[in-house]
Amino acid sequence: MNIDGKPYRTIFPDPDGESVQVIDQTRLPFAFELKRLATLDDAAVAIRTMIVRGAPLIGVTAAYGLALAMRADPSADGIDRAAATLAATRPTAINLRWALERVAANLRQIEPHERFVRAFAEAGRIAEEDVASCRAIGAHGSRLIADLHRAKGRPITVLTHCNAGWLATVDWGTALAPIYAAHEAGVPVRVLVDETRPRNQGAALTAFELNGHGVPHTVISDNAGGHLMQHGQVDLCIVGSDRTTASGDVCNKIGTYLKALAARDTGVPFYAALPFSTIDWTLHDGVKEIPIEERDGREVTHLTGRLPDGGFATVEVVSPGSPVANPAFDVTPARLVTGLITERGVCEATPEGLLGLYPERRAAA
Ligand SMILES: CSC[C@@H](O)[C@@H](O)C(=O)COP(=O)(O)O
Repeated sequence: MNIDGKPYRTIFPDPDGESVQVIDQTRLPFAFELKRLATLDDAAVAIRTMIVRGAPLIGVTAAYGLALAMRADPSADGIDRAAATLAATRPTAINLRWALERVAANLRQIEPHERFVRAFAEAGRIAEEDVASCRAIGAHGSRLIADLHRAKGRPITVLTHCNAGWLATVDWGTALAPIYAAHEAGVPVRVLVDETRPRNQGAALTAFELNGHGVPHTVISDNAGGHLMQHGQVDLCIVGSDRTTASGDVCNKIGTYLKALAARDTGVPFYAALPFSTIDWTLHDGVKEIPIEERDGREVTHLTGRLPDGGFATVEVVSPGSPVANPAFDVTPARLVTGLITERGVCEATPEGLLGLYPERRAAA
């Protein structure tokens, strides 16, 4: 997607052919900076510190990280050690493990001296597939928005949580892809953007993206969504997913579950948009089984922002000494999800719904 009229992806090979460039998302929306990742450590740090974030993008970054590790140590132990280091960076998004397993399985079949080139190419293929998946999610999801527009005869308001836009993927996004596709097709659509405390991915990243593409939007505090739904100001919710169980439970940024509850109470359709790489076919009960990342309490106690003089400052906002907790994700049970928007189409959030779109999984199920 575009930044100042120039098309970018969130991650792309450096012209040197031996490293990758990423957009440093810790600097957005106030500064646009690229960062070069040349080693396993660079990739692990980028994922852990959220220079890159969003389930599909951390999967692709991990794949490139494993490739970069092969330059230093292409042995079988090297594969295992690098995969373990990368897998430990963030526990919730399944794309990370999925991408590492795919690249590692590929590497084990070839000689060590071939491993860097093969892994780098495989990471590139994963990135291309992600772009294609997100584009298809956009096409399928935009039909939902267009149908609602036809039925209601007025512009459609979509509420979204966190950032599941192109910055969370390689391009296009998941939850925002249908909005971009509808906007480009001339369907009048506006977005209510949850700020998404504690890290403010909505206020900082989703708003930045939508600004860049001229999509009308309004940033709201995290607590406003339920009220706006009660007053008929939300037509549809679309969120992303970091891990989706085989039964259709959706794990996404903390606070998503509360939006789904409010949506159910007020009759607002609630969709999750996700590529196949986000589905964990081994899990059936998201609340019990999905590991939830617990992040540093400092994200709750402190806020960083821009000062009037253009400088940056971090300020404390919690009564000093109070204990804090910072679970980063929650699970929305399938019963609260109207449907799943995938690259293969839209399905019910049920085992049958998912298997209908992915019949090749029937044997394993
Ligand atoms: C397309 S992305 C889906 C999710 O990864 C997204 O909604 C989200 O929760 C991102 O969390 P983050 O902690 O910023 O990586």
